[in-house]
Amino acid sequence: MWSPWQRQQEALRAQLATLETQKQQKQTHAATLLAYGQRQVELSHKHYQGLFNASDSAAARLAQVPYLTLGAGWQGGAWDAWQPETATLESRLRIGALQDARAPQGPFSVPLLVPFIGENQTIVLRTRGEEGRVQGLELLQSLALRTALLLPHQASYVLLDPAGNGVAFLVRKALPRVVESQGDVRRDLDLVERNIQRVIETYLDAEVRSFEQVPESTRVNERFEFVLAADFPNQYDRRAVEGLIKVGNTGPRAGRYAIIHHNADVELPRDLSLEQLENAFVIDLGSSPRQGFPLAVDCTPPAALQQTLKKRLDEAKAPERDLSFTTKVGLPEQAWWNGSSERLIETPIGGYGTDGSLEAWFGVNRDGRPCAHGMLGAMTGAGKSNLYHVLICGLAQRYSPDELRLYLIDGKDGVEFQPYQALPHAAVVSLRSSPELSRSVLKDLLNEKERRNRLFKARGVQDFSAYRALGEALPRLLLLVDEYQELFEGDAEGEASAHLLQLAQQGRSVGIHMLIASQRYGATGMLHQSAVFGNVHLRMAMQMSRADVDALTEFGRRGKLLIQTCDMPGKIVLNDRSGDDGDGASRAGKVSRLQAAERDDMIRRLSARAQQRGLTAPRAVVFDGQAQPNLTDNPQLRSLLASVQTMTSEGLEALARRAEVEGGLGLESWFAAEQPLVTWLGQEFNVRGHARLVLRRRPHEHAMLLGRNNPARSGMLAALLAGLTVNPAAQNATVLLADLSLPGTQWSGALGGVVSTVLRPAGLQVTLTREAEDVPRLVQCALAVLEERRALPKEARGAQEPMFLVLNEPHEVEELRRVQDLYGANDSETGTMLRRLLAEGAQLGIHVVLSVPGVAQLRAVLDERQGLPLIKHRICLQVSEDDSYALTRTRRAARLQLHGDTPVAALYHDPEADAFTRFKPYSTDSATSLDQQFLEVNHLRGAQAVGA
Ligand SMILES: Nc1ncnc2c1ncn2[C@@H]1O[C@H](COP(=O)(O)OP(=O)(O)OP(=O)(O)O)[C@@H](O)[C@H]1O
Repeated sequence: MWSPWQRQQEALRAQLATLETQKQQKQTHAATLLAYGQRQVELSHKHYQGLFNASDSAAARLAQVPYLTLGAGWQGGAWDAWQPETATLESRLRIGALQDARAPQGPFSVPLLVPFIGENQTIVLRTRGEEGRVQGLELLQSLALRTALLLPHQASYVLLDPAGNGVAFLVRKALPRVVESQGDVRRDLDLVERNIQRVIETYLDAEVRSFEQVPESTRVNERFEFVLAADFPNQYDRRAVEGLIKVGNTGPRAGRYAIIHHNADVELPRDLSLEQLENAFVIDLGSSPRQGFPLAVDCTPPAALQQTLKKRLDEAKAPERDLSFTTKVGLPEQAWWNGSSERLIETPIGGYGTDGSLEAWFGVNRDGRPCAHGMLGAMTGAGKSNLYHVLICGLAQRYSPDELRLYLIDGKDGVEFQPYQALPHAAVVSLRSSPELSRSVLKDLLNEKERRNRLFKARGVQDFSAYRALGEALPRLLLLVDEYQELFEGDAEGEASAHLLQLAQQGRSVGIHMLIASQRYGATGMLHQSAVFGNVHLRMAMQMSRADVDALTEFGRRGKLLIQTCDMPGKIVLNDRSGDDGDGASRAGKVSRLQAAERDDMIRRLSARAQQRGLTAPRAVVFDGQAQPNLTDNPQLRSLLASVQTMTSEGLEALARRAEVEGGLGLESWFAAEQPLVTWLGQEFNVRGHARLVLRRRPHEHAMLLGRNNPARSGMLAALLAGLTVNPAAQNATVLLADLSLPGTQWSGALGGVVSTVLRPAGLQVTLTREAEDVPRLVQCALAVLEERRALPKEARGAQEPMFLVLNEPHEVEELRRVQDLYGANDSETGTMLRRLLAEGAQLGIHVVLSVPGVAQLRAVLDERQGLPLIKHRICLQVSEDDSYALTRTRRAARLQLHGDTPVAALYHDPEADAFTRFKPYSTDSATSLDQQFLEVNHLRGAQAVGA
């Protein structure tokens, strides 16, 4: 019976409570307003007092920070001393000053301020008449510059002026970052709307309700954006007006503010009104004086001041969010190498939003989604190199070299990957790579793919993960190609495209992944582009040119809009779903920053770790397209040096006949019984190949080095001798060496160096002379050995140690020179002996090596028709056409430097395969001095000797 009364009572109570809450809210609000008003009074009071009472200097002080940005006009020199560091985020913006002409000490003024950051208001400057319009446009520009000064490195601009085609914004040049117009107001506003949506989605939530509340350390990666509309609504079509109202209503929360110059003389399209702006602060510039004070509206600052301020803005250091490698990507050392690459390799590379992590990965993820390959588009200066470093170091910390190996290929001008020569994960590091060389790496990986498929087949499995699941060891391979478009240069046969396609389609299943990078996605001359990109699941884009973004088909519309927001180094859009345009598929964020010193230190620590753990992964193949190679970078030589103390002739035979990809020498015709000796001359123009020389106990197995490039010829000869020491059969060899190169030259020490640092310490018997008159004795000595060996029974001959007679510049030896008589030239006495050695020595293990500048010098000691054919191995540097023909029966050796002087190239004719090999010879001009290299060769042997 009582219940209806009770219910009514309860309802009334609830109503009372609501009213009470409202009352309290209103009181709080009123208190805030009162406090605000009091503060304003206080400020104005101080300001007035200063102006009335103070001397000039006190007035000047008043005009300083923090009053400066808030209140100072452009005139009067107040801005001359302005520095960006003093700028603070302010909630008021000056539009002019209220002036009082009645003041006793002459006219004074009080700045008129309008709401700004944090007030979430759109500013509308309303004008009438032509004079008013001009005034409004001046003020609009003044506001543009003011916002830039209040927010150094944090402001960007969208300038709308459809009626004047941009002429309203003469201040444009002084603004730090103006978003390029798309030529259509509606489209420009579309982009702003996308950004509003992105910022809201990325940064705002129940706690952080407005962009300026985002912590500054996060916000520095973004910018405030000011949409300045001139002469609105003149020539703004209906959709543009709607767009602007929408931006005005939704933008401020996302740090996107509209400042509209409203020309009230022009009518808005029907049904549209600025009343639809929900939070506009409208100021009528032509209205009557406020509280009796007329308003003097600010004009655009003078050009000179604009320039000065812009310069200071540009020079100011940008604040940086702490997205350091250590915090975002790096792992503590005890957590290194815990990752297994069985299913995938992955690493964070940076962050997005407030605390999201951007991940790059290859393989198959936990959802069973594949990511075979990656692509990066980035213009110069966008932060591409830094991204490589973060990615490489991030992966190298997570996976041991047994889990992951890297192939790093720089473009023609690139040396970005240089520091990774020492990284234990590096399989190939190629700097300044020619297109030909880069293509050879693709080929190399295809061979590796075949090899892996054979391994899988042998174990009855289909792919990498299944093979690894059997407990087998096999690393994933990641190929990074910078400037990948160069692959297609001069590739008439389409080899690069074909290789790339095969790797793209079949690489993942064998654990081979690629990350290719360029300024833009597509490449001229590339075939099967869509088939290749169909397998590129990880798509990344940093700052790119407008035209390149427009041309992108690898991202959808939303992705492309995000890419347009990449406006400073390190900003990136990452999509690991083949460019899918769905919600959240493309993420805009920033790559962590890895400083060079930190990176180099990390490489050192990773390398030390590999050594400590005794990891035996072969050393990286290093190739520098422009430099001469280092002997010590030759992995074949290194691995043989490492085992020379324990190696037998039979062991070497097995190793020599094994395929190169299996760590052998790939010399199928190696028979220990022939006592072959291997050595090296340089590096081929591909990452694997090393120009080798094999001397066997067969007729005419002698060598001749020929060419005017003395550093290369001497370096090659010295390296050839050093390389011989890896042969077990050469451990007790005799070397008779006459070095008649000009003393004091930069290359003249090469042979002396190899003798003292490598040959003698390795136990070889060396006789070295620099005197021409000693040469006949050396030749006699060799001939005496020849006679001795000839006298031995055939079976005993094989056991004789090898002997090398090495003559550098033999034409300098008078006794060797051929003698002219009435009937022509004849061999000298010593020359005759030399010819016998050439004819009969090699079968008995006596090999002659001659080194001369040209064929003329050779002819001085040897008869071209009878002597020359006795030398089988001919190695030429660039020579004349005649010399080339005389030595190779082709013009090849005259065309070695057709593309320039560097790198120095050489040609070797392999008599076994009847093939020509073009290669880069070792030289005294290499990056690491030869002396240094010889010390390392010695050390490599010595280190092993101790361990053995
Ligand atoms: N993630 C990042 N965070 C902050 N600053 C960065 C970032 N990445 C790059 N930078 C800055 O940009 C500069 C250029 O970066 P980087 O050398 O990586 O660019 P790049 O695209 O490789 O340029 P280039 O093609 O000219 O070599 C760097 O010196 C650095 O100051």
